[in-house]
Amino acid sequence: MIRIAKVIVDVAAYPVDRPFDYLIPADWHDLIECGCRVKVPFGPRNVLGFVVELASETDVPLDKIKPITQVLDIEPVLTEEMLRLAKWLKKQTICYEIDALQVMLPSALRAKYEKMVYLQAELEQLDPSLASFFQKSQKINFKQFEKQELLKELKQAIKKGYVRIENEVKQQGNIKEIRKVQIHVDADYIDKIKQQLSKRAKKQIQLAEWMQNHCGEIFAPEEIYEQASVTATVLQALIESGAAQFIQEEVYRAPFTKDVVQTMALRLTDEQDQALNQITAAMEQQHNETFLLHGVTGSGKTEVYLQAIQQALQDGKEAIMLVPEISLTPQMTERFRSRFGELVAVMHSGLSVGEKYDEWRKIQQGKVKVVVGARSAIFAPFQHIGLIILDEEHESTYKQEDAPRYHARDVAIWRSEFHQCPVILGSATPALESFARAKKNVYTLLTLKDRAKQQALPSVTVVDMREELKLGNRSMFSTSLIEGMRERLMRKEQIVLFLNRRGYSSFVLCRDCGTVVQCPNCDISLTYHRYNEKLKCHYCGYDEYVPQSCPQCQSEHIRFFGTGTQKVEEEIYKLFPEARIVRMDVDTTSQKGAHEQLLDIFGSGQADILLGTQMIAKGLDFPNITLVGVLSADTSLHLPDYRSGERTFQLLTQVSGRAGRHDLPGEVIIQTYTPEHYAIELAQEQQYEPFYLREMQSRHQAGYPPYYYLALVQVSHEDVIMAAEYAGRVADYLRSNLSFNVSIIGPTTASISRLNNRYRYQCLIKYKREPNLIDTLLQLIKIYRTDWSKKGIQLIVDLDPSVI
Ligand SMILES: Nc1ncnc2c1ncn2[C@@H]1O[C@H](COP(=O)(O)OP(=O)(O)OP(=O)(O)O)[C@@H](O)[C@H]1O
Ligand SMILES: [Zn+2]
Ligand SMILES: [Zn+2]
Repeated sequence: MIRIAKVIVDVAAYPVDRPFDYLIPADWHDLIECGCRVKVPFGPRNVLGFVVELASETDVPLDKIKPITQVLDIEPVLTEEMLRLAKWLKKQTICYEIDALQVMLPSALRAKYEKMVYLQAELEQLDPSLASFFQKSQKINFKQFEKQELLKELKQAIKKGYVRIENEVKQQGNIKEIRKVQIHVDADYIDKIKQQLSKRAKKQIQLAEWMQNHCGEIFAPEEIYEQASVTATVLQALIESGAAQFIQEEVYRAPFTKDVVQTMALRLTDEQDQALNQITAAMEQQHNETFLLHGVTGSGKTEVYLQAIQQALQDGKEAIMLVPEISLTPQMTERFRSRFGELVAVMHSGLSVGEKYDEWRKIQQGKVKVVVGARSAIFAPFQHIGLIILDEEHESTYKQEDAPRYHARDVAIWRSEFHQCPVILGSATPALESFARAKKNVYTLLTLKDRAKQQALPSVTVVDMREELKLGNRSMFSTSLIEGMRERLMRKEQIVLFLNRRGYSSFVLCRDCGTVVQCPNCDISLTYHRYNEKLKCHYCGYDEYVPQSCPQCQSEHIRFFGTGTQKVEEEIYKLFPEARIVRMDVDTTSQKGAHEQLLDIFGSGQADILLGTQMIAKGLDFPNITLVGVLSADTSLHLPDYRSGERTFQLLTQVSGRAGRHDLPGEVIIQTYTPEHYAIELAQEQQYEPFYLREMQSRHQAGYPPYYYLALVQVSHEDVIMAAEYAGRVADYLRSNLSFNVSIIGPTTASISRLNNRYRYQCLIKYKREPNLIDTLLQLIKIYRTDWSKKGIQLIVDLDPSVI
């Protein structure tokens, strides 16, 4: 009988995206499973591929079909669920299936690594052909077995648990191991050794007796020194005599640096209790219900998550807890670790490749039950998920901006259907789409109207900075903010100052000719970094030293302009020389662990003012903060994003919510040049629903989501004429293939019209119902892949664009 593997190959430029058939050599029949990675010949090369299906027949003539050349995994790295999910992602986001498969794996599995086989049992238990390898060492390179064609035997041994396989990332450090001591399993054997000892070796006899009471157990050497009160030499002597042996035990690199204190479930408020009951009811009925947990800041949403997860664990299930990258503060992860201890894995971009891989493996091997992580943790390889939570569900970081352009919320809902479990979307300021769905009963709305300890929401004042200027105040602080700060400093309470830097950065400007120093590769101004006097492009990474004179007119009146956090810090020192300030921005937090240290300093009361950007807007829960100042509310209002009003409202509400969360009452001062904008007016009221209604109205008028769907097709090329021409072809193609109900805007230049030396044009598609859309886009992509790509065009399709 022939055996065929259908393989998705890693050639993402190929016009057709489908599995290809390969012959499984007879020797590997029992070896290869779905979800394993293999190497297969494709054209002149050998490429990586994923086995997605096994079959016993093929349409390819048998003399043409090529065999698989190499087996990379003899245990699948992807489950059946993941293979299905990849198919769905491919359709949902229009991406190559290979991209969807790769995104689910930790990057360590994509990097260069060495596969090692570890002995897990007694040598005698192994098949003799394998045993010979392990005479000298506990771990052997997989390649050795491959060379000797012993993969079948190896797989048997894995099934029996005699050996295990680990991938060791080459560059990023290997699996960490520590040396431990295992006492011999047989007490009589130890006794025999004891008899042979010299009567004068009292310490050795003492240790041998101790060992007889601990047969087969494993200890760290230090534990033995202590418990048996012997020295290292004594232990060494007994190990040499065979009463015990050294073994290597794997330790996971610990991404946690601090110990935590165990916390218990709090007594819930009535509102929390009601919310929790509905969620646990869905868990009990194994119902894939999606809840929108809408709770004001400080209402105790996190406590609801914790107790719902607890329930999932009690049912023997696992839970995924997603948080936006920026709110993966140590404070947040600590709350989960203090409740669930070692059962928690954490995944975020601050971990090294090796650490991420370790966390992933703990999940895959079932050693942990809860993962707290950013977007990609939605692919955690749990197999019995009982609950999925997205905190701050409105956050834009849940959408990936590279292929596959997926939204974690959609993946969460897909997985909840697969596992028949509920999803909680939580926020104080839900995404408009989510709230609209809750109103239509697509999601179940759960509401927490009050703060958990019944504190009032902080009082919010909006200050018109134009008026301040008229009154002669040219500083970046309004009179009322200065007063508020003075008071807090006197009372030894804490202050948070928030600099809204979305779409805004400090740049270098020539006062004489108005030139702003631009990135040579991108159509965007360079950002000034004071600590190294450099200008940097945040899109392509280009950097240069600040020029001494204007590159256009040679004037020397060229200088840094705009309000960065460093500038604010200096201004505060002028006003309050005694104030102790912690500044948190990209510059001060680039070092590993810096984030945590800075928050520790502030949290422990060693600083009065926490000054920062977006990264301080969320998740912080410090009792002594009584004043929040927003220095510039407007900067996020004028971005080329139809959600800019919504984003501004969300940000202001979030940051305001940091004040007065415990016993002391909170105050918020928002400085703005456009106090009349509804996003700012309504943020002052701190009422979500009026904002929702107002924003829905303007989306309706402008024809934006949730009333219409959007799709974006973007074309780029190094040559501006080529980019424009092919964008024109895209527009023509769409207009002649889509129905009249669809409006196609463009081609227009993209909001950043040149990026990394490529000119960018785009077409925006607005539609309500267009059954033909996906097929049309797929056809367009096929034309691009077969023809346009050869001319240097790059085309991307985004079915849920945010920046337009
Ligand atoms: N039932 C409760 N009893 C007493 N204190 C509670 C209770 N629930 C939550 N808290 C406390 O109230 C504070 C706010 O709760 P939590 O941080 O969970 O709110 P949240 O809704 O997640 O906040 P945000 O969205 O603003 O980050 C925390 O200090 C928390 O320990
Ligand atoms: Zn100039
Ligand atoms: Zn650039």
